Amino acid sequence: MISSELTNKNGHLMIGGVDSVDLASKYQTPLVVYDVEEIRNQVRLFKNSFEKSGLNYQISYASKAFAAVGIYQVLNQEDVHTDVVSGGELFTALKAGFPADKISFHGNNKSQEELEMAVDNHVGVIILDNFYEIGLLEEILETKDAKTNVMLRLTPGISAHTHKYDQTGQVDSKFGFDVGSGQASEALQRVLSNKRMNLIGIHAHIGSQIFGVEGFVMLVKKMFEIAEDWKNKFSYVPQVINLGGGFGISYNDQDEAIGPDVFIQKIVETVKQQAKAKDLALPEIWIEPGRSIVGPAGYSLYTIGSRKDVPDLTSYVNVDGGMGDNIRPALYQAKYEAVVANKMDEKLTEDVHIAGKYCESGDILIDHQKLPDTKAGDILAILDTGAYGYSMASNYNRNPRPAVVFAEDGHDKLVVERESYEDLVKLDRNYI
Ligand SMILES: Cc1ncc(COP(=O)(O)O)c(C=O)c1O
Ligand SMILES: N[C@@H](CCCC[NH3+])C(=O)O
Repeated sequence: MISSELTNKNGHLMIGGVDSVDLASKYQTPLVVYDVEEIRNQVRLFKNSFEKSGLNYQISYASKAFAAVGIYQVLNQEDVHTDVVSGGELFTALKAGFPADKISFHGNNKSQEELEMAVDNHVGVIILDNFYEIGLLEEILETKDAKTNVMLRLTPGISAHTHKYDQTGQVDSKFGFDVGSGQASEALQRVLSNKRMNLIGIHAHIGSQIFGVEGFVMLVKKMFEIAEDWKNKFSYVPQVINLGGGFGISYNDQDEAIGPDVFIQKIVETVKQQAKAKDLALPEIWIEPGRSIVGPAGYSLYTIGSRKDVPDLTSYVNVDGGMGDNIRPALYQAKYEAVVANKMDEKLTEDVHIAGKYCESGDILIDHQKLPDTKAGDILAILDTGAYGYSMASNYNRNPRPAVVFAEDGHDKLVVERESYEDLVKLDRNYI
């Protein structure tokens, strides 16, 4: 939701102290704008909650939510870690000057090249996902006469209450070593027997856009159950327990998100109880928030163009972007809210569909949105699009991807250029 202090005297939406209508005119639309202070504030909220607890912790930003040189630089300034899930994300983070030893490398099918890149660049930790990967890494380390930190990603058998595509912790998942069947302890023994791998801890991620603390409480209990079992059977005690990300945010007034502090308080409380009950030393707790760091800080600005009124039924207000820059409504039935950035003070007079420009009936960005009277040329701002919007963008219909701008303290800076038509054909080669 938009608070009134985000509207200036001209009735325009302000982002990071900058008039969004000016941004739309300066950089054109569609445009993704981040309020950088809001990103910093979210990181600090997570940090402060941990600081109060006295636990050792680490926040590792899940950069799949939004990966670009600029965001890695901001997060490095905020002194957190980051996780990457591909050679491309790793390359971008390194290019941004992000310290390699603060990078965790995830993925259920990392290639040989990606693992070599991780080893050559001395990333902080490789999070092992399956036996094939253990084999690949064993060979790479042997060939390169190298060593690396690793963690084991476990599938704890916990289903988060969220969209099916956003669940990752259930037994039937493509990620991680299954705990119940003994796969996880087999992986543990294999890694412990390899002198080139330093197993710093265990990891699990139960899903994304989670609203309740119960899943995390169950996860902490499960991780301590595993730790106790492994201490007894294999004399192994994890120094780090990584609980993944998934902290939900509010996209609309039906979403009841709880703040980072509530999640962290409950996690910390359960960790302390469990460590005491199981007589285990307090581990370092790592989390991997993605959406909650960048989601609320992002705005998608579009220019309103054509309109279709279906007599006695409904109206479509069409914008100059759509599923190519935000696939989430089409893919997950995600529900966003929008405002007209140049008419913030005007009365809402109608309820319309906000449609994109892509050649798909499913390219509807918002199913029902109350708007003031609009005309072509007005600037529509969809709120909270900072996570998994630009990062999942495509060139469908050969539409160039939008530019990305950071706004902070009344200043704006272009951090990702708009793709040009030339960019679109840059990789094409003649056949004839
Ligand atoms: C391993 C892992 N960590 C962290 C995240 C980030 O999740 P979110 O953006 O919901 O915080 C994901 C994505 O779901 C993930 O797969
Ligand atoms: N892309 C998903 C979340 C990422 C899941 C990553 N494991 C979304 O937009 O909700």
